[in-house]
Amino acid sequence: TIALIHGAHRMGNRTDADMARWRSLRFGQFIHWGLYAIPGGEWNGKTYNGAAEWIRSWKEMPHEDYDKLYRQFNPVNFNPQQWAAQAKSMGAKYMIITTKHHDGFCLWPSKYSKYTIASSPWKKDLLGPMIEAYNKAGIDVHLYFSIIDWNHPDYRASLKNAADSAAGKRFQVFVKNQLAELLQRYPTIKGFWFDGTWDDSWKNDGAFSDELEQYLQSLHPGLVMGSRLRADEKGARHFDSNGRLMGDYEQGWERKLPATIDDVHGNDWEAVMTVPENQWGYHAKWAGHVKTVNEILEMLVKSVSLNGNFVLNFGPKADGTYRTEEQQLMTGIGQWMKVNGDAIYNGTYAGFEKQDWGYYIRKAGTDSVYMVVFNIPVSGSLRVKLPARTSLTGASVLQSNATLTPELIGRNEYFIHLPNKTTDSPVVILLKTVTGENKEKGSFEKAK
Ligand SMILES: COc1ccc([C@H]2[C@H](O)[C@H](O)[C@H](C)N2C)cc1
Repeated sequence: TIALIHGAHRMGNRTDADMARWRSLRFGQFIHWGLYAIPGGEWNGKTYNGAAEWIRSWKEMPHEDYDKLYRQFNPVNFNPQQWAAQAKSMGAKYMIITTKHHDGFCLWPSKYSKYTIASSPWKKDLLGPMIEAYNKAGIDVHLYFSIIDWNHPDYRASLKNAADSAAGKRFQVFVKNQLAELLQRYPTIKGFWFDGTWDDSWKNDGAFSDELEQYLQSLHPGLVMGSRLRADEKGARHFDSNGRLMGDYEQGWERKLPATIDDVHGNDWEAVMTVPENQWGYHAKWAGHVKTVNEILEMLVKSVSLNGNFVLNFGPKADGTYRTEEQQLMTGIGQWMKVNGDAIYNGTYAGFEKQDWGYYIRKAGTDSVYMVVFNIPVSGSLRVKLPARTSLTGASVLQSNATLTPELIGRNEYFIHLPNKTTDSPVVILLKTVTGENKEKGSFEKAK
C-alpha cells in the first residue's frame, strides 16, 4: 500500500449508533429545490435538454438572466408540513435537501453571502421550517451542499496562478464558514451530502477536504458524510489511492445500482435516483421514460437486498408545490410501504443464493428473511435454496399473514407455491429460518 496522510482513516464500516441509525432507515427522499425551478428547463420559448438545475450552463441562458432569478423566487404555496406528511406517508425515513446547489443560491439567510433567500421576495429561511416539519414527522434530515459555487467571486475550477490560489484560500474559508453556520442553525440534522467536488481546485487539495471532514465531525459528533467530500493527496476521490473508501458510505451510485453484492465490497452505500431519466430540479417537460411505482419499488428493494440505502429525488416547482406525477408516486409507493415496510426498514443482505423471482432481505441481526417477489414463475413455484445448516421453520405471506407450506425438493432446497400467480405489486413472503450445527430439523424437512 501507498503511505497516505489524507486517505481513508478507517478500515471497514462505522459501527457507532449514528451510522447504525442511518443504515436502518434504508429509504430516503431527495429534494432539489432552488432558482432553477423558476425556468423549469425552459427559457425564451426554448427547451433545455439537460438537467434543469444545470440550465445556467446552457448557451441559451445568459448568466446575468439566471443570476437575476432570485428577484422572483417567492414560493407562496410552500407548505413544509404537507411536504413532511407526504414524505412520511411514502415511507421515507430521511430527507436530503439542497441547501445550495452549484448556482450558489442559499435557501437559508446565510450571513456569508448576499445570494440567499433573504434577498428574495420570500425573504424568510426555507430550511428551518422544513427541518422542523420533517423532524416532527419522525424523518431525519441531511443537508445537500455543493462545493462548486458558480456565483461566488472566489470560486475557481482550477488554480492556475497566485491570484487563483489566494481566491481559492478565501473560498475555502467561505465553505468552512457556511458549513459551520448550517450546523449551528440546524443542530438536529444528521449529515451532509456533498456534491460538486470534481474540479481540480478541490481534487488537488485532499488535505483541506480531510481537515474539513474532521472539523465538521468535531462540531457535530456522529455526523454522517459520504464519499463525495474527500480527495486524498493524490487526487483520488471516493476510494483513496489504496482502494479504501473515504467517508462513511459509498456515494457514487447516482442513477445506477450495484448489480450484485460483489459490487459493494462490504461498504455501506447509498443510491440516489431520479424519477425521469435525468432531472433533479423541476423541469416543465419531462422527456423520455418516467419510472413507475413498481420500478421504483424494485430499485428500493434491490438496494436494501444489497445492504444499501435508496433515495428517490423530487423537484418541487418554484411555487412550492409538487407536480402531479410526483404526488402520485408518493401515494403509490406509500400504499406498498404501509403494508410491506417491515421488509425494508432494518433490511440487510440475507446471504442466500439469488433467485430469479426477486430479492431476499434479512431483518438485521435476526433469522427473519423476507422474499420480495417481482417475477412469479409460470409454475407459480418459488425456488428457495438455503445455505448449508440453515433450514426453514416457517413461511407466510406478509400482507395476509397466510401460512405457506414449503415443499422440500432437495437438500436445503424448497419450492414455495404461491396461492395465485397474478399480482400487480410485489408480494412479500416472510421466512423464519434456523441455522446451526446441531439444529433441530426444520419444520418442513421430512423425517428420515
Ligand atoms: C456532470 O455530471 C453531473 C454533475 C452533477 C450532478 C448533480 C446533479 O445536479 C444533482 O444535484 C446530482 C445529485 N448531482 C450529482 C449530476 C451529474
